[in-house]
Amino acid sequence: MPNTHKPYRIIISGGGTGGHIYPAVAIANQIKAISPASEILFVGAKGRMEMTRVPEVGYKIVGLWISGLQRRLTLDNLSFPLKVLSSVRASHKIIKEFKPDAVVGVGGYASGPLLYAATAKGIPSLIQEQNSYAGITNKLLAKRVGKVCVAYENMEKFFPAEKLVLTGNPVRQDLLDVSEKRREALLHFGLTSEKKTILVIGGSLGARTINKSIASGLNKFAEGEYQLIWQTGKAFYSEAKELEQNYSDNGIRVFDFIKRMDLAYAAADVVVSRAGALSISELCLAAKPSILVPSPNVAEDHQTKNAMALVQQHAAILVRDADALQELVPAALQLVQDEQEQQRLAANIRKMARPNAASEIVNELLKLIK
Ligand SMILES: CC(=O)N[C@H]1[C@@H](OP(=O)(O)OP(=O)(O)OC[C@H]2O[C@@H](n3ccc(=O)[nH]c3=O)[C@H](O)[C@@H]2O)O[C@H](CO)[C@@H](O)[C@@H]1O
Repeated sequence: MPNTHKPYRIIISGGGTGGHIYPAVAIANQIKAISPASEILFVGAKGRMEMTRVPEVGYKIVGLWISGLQRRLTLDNLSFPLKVLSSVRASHKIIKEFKPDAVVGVGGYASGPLLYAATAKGIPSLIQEQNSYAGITNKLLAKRVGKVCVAYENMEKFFPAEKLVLTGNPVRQDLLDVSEKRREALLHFGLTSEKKTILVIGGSLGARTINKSIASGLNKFAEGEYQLIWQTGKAFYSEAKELEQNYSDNGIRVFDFIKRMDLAYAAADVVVSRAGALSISELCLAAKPSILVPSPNVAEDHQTKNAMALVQQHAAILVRDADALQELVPAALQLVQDEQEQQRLAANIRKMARPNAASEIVNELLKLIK
């Protein structure tokens, strides 16, 4: 089909963790797919993960001097009003120079000042909210933007009903077809097709309880002849690397961060994961039998809600964070040995995938521009 789209100039703002950054990347990729000459600029927060992860995937990013307001009284909070003023001023300058046709906010600190400045100038704007519980930045800005694209039902309690569109979370395109990449994936990680593989991911920052639980049962995986791709985050990386020395011949692979998540999912027979919104959306698309360990340290316990939406459909297994040290390794070993249960879970989780989310969101954005 001929490409009939004109080139657009789009700013995508937000970040902080992978759960905000990668939906932003998926939206950018979709804009480029339908209109390759479009120009996309990311706006993030200085010092946060997006400042390295976004250039890695080929997009330009500028950083604002902004952070969150801490709930405790801290010295950092004193500079907060100054940061807000300075980043709103910087946002106005970015908008004046880049002249966007539209702006997207994906949540996280930087989307606040940027969307505030864009909407003050009447530039078409859209929010993408990943979770079943809305973040404060998105709640405050929803009144000012044209559309709010969400991934869960019943979001009227946070956002004006007439602006809501239920699209699902946008997922990077290379995660859409992981079933075809198994051979490449095993080669990439230096693993064999003779053994079953368990992927352990703790969200974009790693998860302490999951790491501690896996570390305590590492010998059981190795003795049971199972391979492990284990993403630890930065804090636990060196400890896990030391443990890996004992087993590396047995197929234990440790990473602080995995850049090729498509290959990690492709290699996996079973996944152990936190229940961040994007991880869940990706597991649905990859249709992987999964054990979810929701983080207890997030607003309104939203990861448990994310997980329960699947568990209630028998589309994933839940292990609570408080039970993980005792239950996680036995649950993973049981699932990896039970192919029938893997098939049941895979069939159910597949039904919950939303492969068109990115294109539906970009369609909404283009309608706002017109
Ligand atoms: C502790 C915390 O605040 N967690 C929140 C954060 O999670 P977090 O940033 O962990 O986000 P998600 O689990 O939603 O998504 C993680 C993203 O990072 C990618 N990834 C992860 C690990 C890795 O090694 N490589 C990699 O590329 C995943 O493929 C995925 O795209 O944002 C989510 C979406 O707003 C929320 O639901 C989570 O509750």
